[in-house]
Amino acid sequence: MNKRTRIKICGLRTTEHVQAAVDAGADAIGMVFYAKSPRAVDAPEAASLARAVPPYVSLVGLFVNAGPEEVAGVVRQAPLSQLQFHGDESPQQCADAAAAAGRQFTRAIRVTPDMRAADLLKYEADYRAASPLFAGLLLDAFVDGYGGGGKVFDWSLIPEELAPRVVLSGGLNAQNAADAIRRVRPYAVDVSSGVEVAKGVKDAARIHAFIQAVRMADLQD
Ligand SMILES: O=C(O)c1ccccc1NCC(=O)[C@H](O)[C@H](O)COP(=O)(O)O
Repeated sequence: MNKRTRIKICGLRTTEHVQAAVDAGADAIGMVFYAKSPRAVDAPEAASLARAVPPYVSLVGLFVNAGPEEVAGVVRQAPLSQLQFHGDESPQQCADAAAAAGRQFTRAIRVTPDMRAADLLKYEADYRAASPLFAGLLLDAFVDGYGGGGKVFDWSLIPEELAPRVVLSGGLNAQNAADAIRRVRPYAVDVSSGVEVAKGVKDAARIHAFIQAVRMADLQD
């Protein structure tokens, strides 16, 4: 049976692009609640964008070093299905923010060249031990500014046993998605820069092409 790699399109901030991602078949939409990001949205904007998100498509909120009150405050205003922590949060800080918001969370790990398979497995074990709301790791490349940098990391660092549970991100696009899926076999892929025409500016055709590339790769599996 063919595998179905889940797809998250991240950093959306217009209804047109949320609609494009949904129409193309995205499983999840990501919105960035980090004021320093060129992709930032606030809670009222997210609530408005969420009207274009139909049932069974997840809406994921990204946070960088936000406390429990801030995260819970966003969740009270915008219908986030899941959280994604991208800053320097410890396992306990993620656990506390997720508990305050009452949502599952994904922990983004920015992979550096010196990390080893054992480090990634330990991250997973530590976050899992800290909270029943931990849903899994998202692996991204290390970049200044915490994320959304469009940079690929060395996929061979991902342990084979972890791959079926991870969200792979960092520099993915329609051109390298099939290679990433064939080599890593992740649970899901996540893209932001690779579906943009300029930093923070999404493009409907690129969103469509990325999702098509993932679906084609799944068929060839
Ligand atoms: O997108 C941002 O500007 C951002 C800022 C701070 C933390 C995380 C941020 N984005 C994370 C993502 O969009 C994705 O999870 C992932 O890193 C995608 O990265 P890429 O496709 O390489 O742009």
